[in-house]
Amino acid sequence: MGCLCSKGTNVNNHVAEYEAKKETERRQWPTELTPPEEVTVKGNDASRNSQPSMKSSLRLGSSVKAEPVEQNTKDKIINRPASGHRRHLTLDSMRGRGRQEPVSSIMSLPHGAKGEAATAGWPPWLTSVAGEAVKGWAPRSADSYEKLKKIGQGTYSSVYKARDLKSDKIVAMKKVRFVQMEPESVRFMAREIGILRRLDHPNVMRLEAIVISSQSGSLYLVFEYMEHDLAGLLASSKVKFTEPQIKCYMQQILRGLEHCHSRGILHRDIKGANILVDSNGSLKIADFGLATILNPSKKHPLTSRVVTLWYRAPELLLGATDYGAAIDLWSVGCILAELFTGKPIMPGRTEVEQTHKIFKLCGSPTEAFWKKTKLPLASSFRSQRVYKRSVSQTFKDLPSSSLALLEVLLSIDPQERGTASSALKSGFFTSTPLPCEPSKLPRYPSSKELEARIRDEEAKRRRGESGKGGKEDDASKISNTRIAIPEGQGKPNMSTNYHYNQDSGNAFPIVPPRVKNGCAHQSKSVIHPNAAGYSWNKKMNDDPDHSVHGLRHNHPAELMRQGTGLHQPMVDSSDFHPKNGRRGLNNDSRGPRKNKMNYSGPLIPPGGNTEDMLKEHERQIQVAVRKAQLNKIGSDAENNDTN
Ligand SMILES: Nc1ncnc2c1ncn2[C@@H]1O[C@H](COP(=O)(O)OP(=O)(O)OP(=O)(O)O)[C@@H](O)[C@H]1O
Repeated sequence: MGCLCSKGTNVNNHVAEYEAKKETERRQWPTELTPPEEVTVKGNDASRNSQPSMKSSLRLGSSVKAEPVEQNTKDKIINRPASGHRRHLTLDSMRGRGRQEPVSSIMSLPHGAKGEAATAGWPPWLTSVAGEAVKGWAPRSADSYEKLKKIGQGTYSSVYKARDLKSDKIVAMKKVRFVQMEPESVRFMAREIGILRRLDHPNVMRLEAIVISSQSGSLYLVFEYMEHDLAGLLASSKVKFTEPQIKCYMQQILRGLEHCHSRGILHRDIKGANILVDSNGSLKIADFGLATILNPSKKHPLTSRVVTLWYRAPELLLGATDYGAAIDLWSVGCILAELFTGKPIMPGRTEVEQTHKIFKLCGSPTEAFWKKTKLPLASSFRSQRVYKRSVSQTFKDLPSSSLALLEVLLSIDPQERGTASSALKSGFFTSTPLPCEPSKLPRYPSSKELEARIRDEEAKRRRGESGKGGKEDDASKISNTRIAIPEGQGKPNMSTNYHYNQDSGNAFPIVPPRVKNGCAHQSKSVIHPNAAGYSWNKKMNDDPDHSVHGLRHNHPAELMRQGTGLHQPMVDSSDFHPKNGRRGLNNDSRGPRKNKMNYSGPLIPPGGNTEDMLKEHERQIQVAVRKAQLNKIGSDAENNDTN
């Protein structure tokens, strides 16, 4: 099956074709990996033009046309049974069903029977809400793994290195945070499972097993253990990728993405930190927590609050709710340039700034676009200044074949970005030097344990510090001010350390260079944003007045009062996800988040020009930081008084 591309008709044909095949597959292999019903509804309108509002008028930059979607036989879903059976080999000893295989992960069960999931050993809180997600599988028991070390902390998960005691294999166990009693919470956890079960490709992280801990009621997703992620490698001053190595990584990323798109799945959070690499140079796209399934038969608007800010496509920033695979390709373009330059290319701190950076690099949309567009946030982001595209100038040192691909991937018009399949056919991969073999990639020492240790030590240090206070100089006071990292712009648990931004001469709190895995990223004066983790008031979603991009409370003063939180223009609760919606809710299933300065969205009401917006935005940030400073000084003084 070919990839989804931005061309409406291709999307239409291929998604329809995909759905037809899926149906056949379901009939032939009813126990196969069927996404849960609750989950499949999230799709957007893939059957019509993917970005109609952008499409009509955005014709900037790229002159390269998307190639027609190709049939990719290796991705044909008809092949699923074979690979599915690989997963269904085994039997958990505690269940006593099926046939025993030496390397066990997930057990296949007879399908169709009502309550099958319950009899397989899944707890009722799961089967009552998300039976489909685990259908055909049985849980592994937590006893069959030995937890070795915590290696990662995601926004809604903790990841452990563990040993599978049956196979002796080292795995990664992702403990998913959710509330058992909250059906919505369970459903979204199930959504990630459903999506992972649809995928089967060497460059996509494979869900090997699901583990239920009967003691804690926790649920773990088990994956192959990967030593590195691209962001971590890029952050290391010792790592400098050569052109054949970059081509090798890019080829693997695009192959993985081609597979996802061919199965109707948008990843929606492509970034270096979610591109994992093992010690053999094999690369896998991970973290499908924000992914969605495009379902042409059930059209729903999608949320535009997806993808980590630095990697977020312009149509999303402008509020598109009907988008396609092109959003992932934009992120891939950002990664391509980052692999060459060694640092993120558009590190915006806010959506306003991000949009501005994009227009500066990729050219502003035309007058005709602004006139015609119906994108909800277009008027908020319109700049008085017209920027010419400067990709080739900015990246003039890049090899020409990579520049050509970059130009395509960083097209403002999503339709011009082509597809993963067309990118794979670009001259970038056929010109010399050719991509190296994954096995020829250098072996890097694993840094996960080290990073985890640094993180723990940092957390301990901070805990210790919070009791002291009052001794630092001004700059370190700012640096240690315990304002949580703006939601979605870092990992509050991993790094609450802020640096005085000397460069910009203002007291903007910035995270240490790199936040993921506690490893420092090279970019020094920027906040590392995470996917769409902005504060969102659930009421907004419930209230029809606010349901579609109704930025009703977006007046700066109101936003500041609320902690600079932008109410999410979530469009449909079916696309509502813990990762982009639930963060910051009072009833957040992961517990309340205190001391949070929520991330700001566009702080200026629609209509202003970008420069003014940025100035005003900067001013407001400074006010917020000064306020936080004063609070900190106040609480330090209080602490000193009481000590
Ligand atoms: N298979 C794996 N092998 C090794 N490390 C992993 C694996 N999967 C995830 N990790 C590490 O665990 C961390 C968190 O994982 P993941 O990104 O899936 O969680 P998340 O809660 O979705 O995070 P995020 O907040 O970034 O979206 C990552 O930084 C990653 O490096």
